[in-house]
Amino acid sequence: MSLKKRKTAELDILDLAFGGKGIAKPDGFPVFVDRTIPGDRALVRIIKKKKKYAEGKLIDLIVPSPLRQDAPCSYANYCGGCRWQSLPYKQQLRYKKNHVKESLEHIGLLKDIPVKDVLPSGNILGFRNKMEFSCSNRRWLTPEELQNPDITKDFGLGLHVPGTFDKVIDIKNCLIQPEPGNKILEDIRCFIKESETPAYDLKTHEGFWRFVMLRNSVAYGTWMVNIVTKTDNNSLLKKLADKLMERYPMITSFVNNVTARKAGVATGEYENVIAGEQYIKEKLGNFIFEISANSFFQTNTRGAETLYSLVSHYAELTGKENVLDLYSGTGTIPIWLSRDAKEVTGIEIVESAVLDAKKNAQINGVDNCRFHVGDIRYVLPELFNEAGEKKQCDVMIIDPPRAGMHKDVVSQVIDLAPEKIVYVSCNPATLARDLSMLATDYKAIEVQPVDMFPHTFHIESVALLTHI
Ligand SMILES: C[S@@+](CC[C@H](N)C(=O)[O-])C[C@H]1O[C@@H](n2cnc3c(N)ncnc32)[C@H](O)[C@@H]1O
Repeated sequence: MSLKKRKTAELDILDLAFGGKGIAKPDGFPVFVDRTIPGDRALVRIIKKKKKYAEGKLIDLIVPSPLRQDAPCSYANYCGGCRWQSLPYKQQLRYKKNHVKESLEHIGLLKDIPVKDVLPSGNILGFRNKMEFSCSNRRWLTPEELQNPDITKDFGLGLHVPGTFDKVIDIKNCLIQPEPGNKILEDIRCFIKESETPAYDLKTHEGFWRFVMLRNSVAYGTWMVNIVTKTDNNSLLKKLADKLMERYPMITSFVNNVTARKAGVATGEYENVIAGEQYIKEKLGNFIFEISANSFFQTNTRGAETLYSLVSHYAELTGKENVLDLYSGTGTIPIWLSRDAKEVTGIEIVESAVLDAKKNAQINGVDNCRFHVGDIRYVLPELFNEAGEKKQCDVMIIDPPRAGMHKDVVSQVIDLAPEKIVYVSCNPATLARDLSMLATDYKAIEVQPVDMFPHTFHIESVALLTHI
């Protein structure tokens, strides 16, 4: 079949690619098509054609896959968030396991590592403890909304159309956040519209309202509202805080992050506490954590407990070990392991997360955790070669961001030679690459995927490695 850009073709979707798109292979040539699933016969417009692959846009489903189910969310066809909603959850888990397996085999050339069945998320709706919504003065209208002449395009608060930086869908009901998240969001939307203060324009970089971040605590049922703006306006935000906190007594923290940076990230250059606390409290197992607006915290609270229990199971601590936790965030893993280890040292680049980690250790009466701030690449050699004398590390936990480990850090880990490594990964591709680099000195015993992100292609994995 000859595929031409801008022309349409009828394609059979055979598999799902990492990244979540369906793959068709007419005459063996891969074509990636968003929002399709295996078993679909689809009318597709070719939007990109390269030497080795093409990308297509779904125009129509000619024969829907027998696997298809009705997506629970009305924005499923447009929003970039949960693209696998039409695939039943059991099937999602099957494809996630395959992605981990195939990444290890094809990227890491690691053929014999056993990959276990994915541990599912307890809840598949209402499971997210943090959502970030964008404000825009150019709302993108869905085809259904276009039929309604009363809907205007001047303001939208919601999530982006995938692949766009300025098209925001006005989200009234996001099913992956628990209630009253959507009610709070709606009240903020009304307040912003009535305030007559402009939303930030992503093209001209003018305007005030930038992002709304809502965080919730599963254990305490409390909420944090974080409004990200371009400039200060404490009196306006105080009015919003008073209104919301009167209506929703479960809001215990209302903060304002201020940033004039052009980059579309919801982190402020500084933070104003408008009302209540600067942090929200959450419980994992028996430990309490105070989390500030800009600190990393796993977004699926129950999933995090499953993940950390698994880390603990693989680490098999007896109380005598010196444990090193690389990429320690707000100190959740060190604190979780503290009762079973002699000492746990965490290293993390974000200063506010390290401050949270130290405070969290204190709150929980944990006195055998040390936290260091800085880039691991530079902190690790300093810390473990003090006065030319190598400190001991028996068990190492590694939980890097999506990009995985810097190759210098891989060498430093090999040099430190812990007996056991528990590697936690949110990206099968970099997991495969890093395990392959560590393979000179470490045998991967098994990989256990854990699902923290239902309806997306994302998957967390925990690998157990032992020194050869
Ligand atoms: C996937 S998170 C893991 C956090 C923690 N283990 C948890 O479960 O909450 C990765 C963390 O690595 C930190 N990080 C990213 N690059 C880093 C670097 N070069 N050095 C130290 N920490 C880094 C991030 O700030 C983030 O907190």
